[in-house]
Amino acid sequence: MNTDSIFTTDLFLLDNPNDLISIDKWQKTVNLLAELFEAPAGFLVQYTKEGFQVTISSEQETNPYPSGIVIDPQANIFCRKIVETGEALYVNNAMLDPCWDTNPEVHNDGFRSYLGVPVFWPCGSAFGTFCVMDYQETDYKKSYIELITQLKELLESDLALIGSYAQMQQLAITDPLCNVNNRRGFNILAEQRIKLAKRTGGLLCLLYLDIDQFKCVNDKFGHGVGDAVLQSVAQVLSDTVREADVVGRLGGDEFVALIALDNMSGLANIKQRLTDAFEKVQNASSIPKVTVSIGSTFITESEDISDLLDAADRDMLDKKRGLAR
Ligand SMILES: Nc1nc2c(ncn2[C@@H]2O[C@H](COP(=O)(O)OP(=O)(O)OP(=O)(O)O)[C@@H](O)[C@H]2O)c(=O)[nH]1
Repeated sequence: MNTDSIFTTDLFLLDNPNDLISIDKWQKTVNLLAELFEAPAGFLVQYTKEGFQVTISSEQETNPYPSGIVIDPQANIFCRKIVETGEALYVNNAMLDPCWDTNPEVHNDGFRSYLGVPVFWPCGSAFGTFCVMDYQETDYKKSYIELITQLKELLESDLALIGSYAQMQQLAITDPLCNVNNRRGFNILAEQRIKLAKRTGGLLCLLYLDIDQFKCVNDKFGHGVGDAVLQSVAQVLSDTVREADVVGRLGGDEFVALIALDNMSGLANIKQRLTDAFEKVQNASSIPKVTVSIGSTFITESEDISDLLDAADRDMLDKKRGLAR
């Protein structure tokens, strides 16, 4: 599973704190780094499109950059080089290399030496850097690079924890066969969407879909083919509604979608689009042809999600009986 899609790596952690991260522990690690290197400044820096944010800054009077400051993403700072290359960087005397002529850390703040290593999110994308800076030229031994690498692995293990937790949360709300929300996930997301629509006055409609005579598909072609039919229904439903709409599989051959509509007459249109899309996909593939009964209900102020599901289910059953007649 791609953790990139599960948790956000493009927002600053300081602005979006995560309960799994102990900033206190990270602070101690950065302080320890500066102490072990006898350096006047040590940092954990996060990179996003917005720039480089000092997430943690060693607590020393000699350190000019406090936690929270954001440096322009285009600035020619040492950390930028690490994010661009994905590799450790050791500059023992920046005055000797013209590539740092425009580095504000060197020319505005007087730093001469930098040692930093890349820090990665569990998905492999760059979180940022873990680094020390010194106002004097340095001559760090190889073992120092091993030391900073060991310390940054402590930070990465916390980032991995965020990844595993997000992955577990995702698994708990996802239907493994059809890769859409399961009942729990659908209810959580639908409730959020309904609350939002009540505040903004948007029109929402709940669709309830049930495959007709699905048992016969299993009986005639086997469960593997039945599974493929379920997957294709989930795919068509997800592809037909908007990305912001919520799709779920309640279980068996029952699917739901909470969709935003511009007006009530849009409902007939979306049902027709769904019916056409199911037919088109089935004509183009080798899976058995099935029809789908679609019930619906508009969202009203008073009802909760289980009442709404009941109402849409009843409407679907009415449609199915009409179909049987
Ligand atoms: N292949 C497959 N079948 C499933 C799965 N979950 C439930 N089913 C089957 O889906 C069928 C649903 O049958 P019913 O609820 O009787 O519905 P139906 O045959 O579609 O009949 P109507 O709803 O009246 O049209 C049952 O045979 C279940 O065994 C699954 O994950 N995979």
